[in-house]
Amino acid sequence: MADVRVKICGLKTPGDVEAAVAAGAAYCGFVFFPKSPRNIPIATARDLAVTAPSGLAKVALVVDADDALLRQILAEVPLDMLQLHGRETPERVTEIRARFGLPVMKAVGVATEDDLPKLGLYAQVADQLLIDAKPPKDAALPGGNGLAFDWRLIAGRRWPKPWMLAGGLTPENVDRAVAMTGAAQIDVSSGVESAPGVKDPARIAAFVRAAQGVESVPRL
Ligand SMILES: O=C(O)c1ccccc1N[C@@H]1O[C@H](COP(=O)(O)O)[C@@H](O)[C@H]1O
Repeated sequence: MADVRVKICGLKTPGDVEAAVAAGAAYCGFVFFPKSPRNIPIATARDLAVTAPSGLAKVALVVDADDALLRQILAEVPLDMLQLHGRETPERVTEIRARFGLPVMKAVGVATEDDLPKLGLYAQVADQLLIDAKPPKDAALPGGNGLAFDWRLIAGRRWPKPWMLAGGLTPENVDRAVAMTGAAQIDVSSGVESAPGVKDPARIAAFVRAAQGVESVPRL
């Protein structure tokens, strides 16, 4: 069985946290982006984070957040990592790492081969990479769109930092995604929902089972 660490993103209720823990997720994500159906108030994230087990890493997802918002989130929510899912430059990633003292995972959108150099660039400044599908030009959200990219683009490639695969993953396709890319970490949001922003415990369980059920993973 493959040792794949799973992040369930966009948790909003104690039941969502329970489902992620019961399924064996390694990370959970709280979304702080008002346009998202998964957005939650900082106080809700705090309540979820303080009651979740310490073994579940808590990640705050922000989009081009300024220092004031980051400071507010960090003052209230016990966190293990920041996920930057906007147009943050490498300089801004460096600044946030230095200023806030938490590991930073930078999301990079991939649609074609031309997007791959950005992964190398951000690998120099972030603690982790999140390799996601590039959102469509007219998308309201920079992620969480249930859109996959062509996994062959990253098959066999490696970066000097840990990385997570995301974008359009579901219980039905995650085994192929892991087998094809060799991902050791996987992130999902809309693929384990019954409606936008509504997590489905059965799909969360099926997702983690499928991600970890892959027999052999090509890790170079
Ligand atoms: O989940 C959201 O609502 C969201 C909002 C803004 C930026 C990113 C968001 N989610 C992240 O997007 C990817 C892919 O999600 P999906 O599985 O395709 O729905 C994932 O990393 C989420 O953390």
